Amino acid sequence: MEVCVCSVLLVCVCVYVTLQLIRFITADADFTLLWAAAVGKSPGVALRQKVVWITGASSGIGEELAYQLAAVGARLVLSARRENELHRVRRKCLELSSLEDKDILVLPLDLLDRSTHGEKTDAVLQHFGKIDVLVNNGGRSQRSLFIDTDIDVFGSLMELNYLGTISVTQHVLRHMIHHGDGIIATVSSIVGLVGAPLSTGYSASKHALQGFFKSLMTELTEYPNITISTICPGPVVSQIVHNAFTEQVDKPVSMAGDQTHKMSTERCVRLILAGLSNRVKEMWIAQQPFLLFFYLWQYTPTLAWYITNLLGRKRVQNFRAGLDADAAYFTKLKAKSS
Ligand SMILES: NC(=O)c1ccc[n+]([C@@H]2O[C@H](COP(=O)([O-])OP(=O)(O)OC[C@H]3O[C@@H](n4cnc5c(N)ncnc54)[C@H](O)[C@@H]3O)[C@@H](O)[C@H]2O)c1
Repeated sequence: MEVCVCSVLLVCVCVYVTLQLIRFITADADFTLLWAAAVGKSPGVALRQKVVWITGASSGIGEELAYQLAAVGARLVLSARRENELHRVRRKCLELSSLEDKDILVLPLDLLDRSTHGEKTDAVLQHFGKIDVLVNNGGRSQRSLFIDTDIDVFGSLMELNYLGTISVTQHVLRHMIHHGDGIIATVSSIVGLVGAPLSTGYSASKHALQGFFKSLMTELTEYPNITISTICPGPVVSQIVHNAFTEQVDKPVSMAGDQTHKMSTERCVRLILAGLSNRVKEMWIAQQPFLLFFYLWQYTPTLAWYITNLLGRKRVQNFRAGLDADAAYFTKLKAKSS
């Protein structure tokens, strides 16, 4: 009888451990965010009628954010440089939702033109009277080896990803402090937390954002209803590689490569909405094995270094050979692409 009970208990423990293992292996976000997505407030309740300002809303993650936020009834400010693209996004938002014309403001904005950020913020306030959520999403990546890259590229990455972002943040935060409420969410990256080859300048700009927003959070403890949130995605389908900086400021990427192995934009944004709805302060969003990297870096940095070096070497070699460096992490390459 005793042996029988022990066997049943052992089987239960094994099943439990296996289920948890499967859950971890298939997870695509940190546990706090998955918990918020499973049992937290739904975006339809938390974000409905909120005024959400999205920078970089003309493509990729920002564009999908606009569609999903419109679908849950949030009022939107769509910003990026290309006005015609923003109007295209706006039209689709109106098709997908019951929002009216006045609920979506197209506001062209160049993150590099910091002298305009004050008047742009005033324009939003004039139209909606408030800003509930700012999503700092606009930015560009990098595909080049440090040794071959003009120092100007590093300046451009910091100007855009870091200074452009904190400039808009400062104007919006003044308004939120006045009202004592709001969310400022910034799309950082997995490389805001760890390093990756071909992205030294990009990673530095995202690390700068991480340091900045973590410190800013500590300055705002008197305002418990203002949430500062950083979003750290792994690879996600978008135009990011196509738009990346290379060795020179104006040199385009020669080959954007295959995007199909990346997380879908739709899933990434669904998780972001769950995080915003529940005011999650840091969101890790990535398919495996990238998510596992987050945890390894957090708990076993020596092991993380070992794996990063192995993969990094392969990535650099593939890049030098003119191959698709992103897909080359885990897929077998057939031939050199043009
Ligand atoms: N796609 C990924 O794999 C990935 C992973 C981690 C983090 N991110 C981050 O997500 C954010 C969105 O990127 P994405 O992947 O959707 O790429 P994307 O290239 O499709 O979109 C970038 C957006 O930023 C805008 N932008 C670029 N320069 C600008 C400027 N000077 N002023 C205003 N807007 C500007 C673009 O017009 C576009 O709307 C970026 O901050 C990026 O660093 C992306």
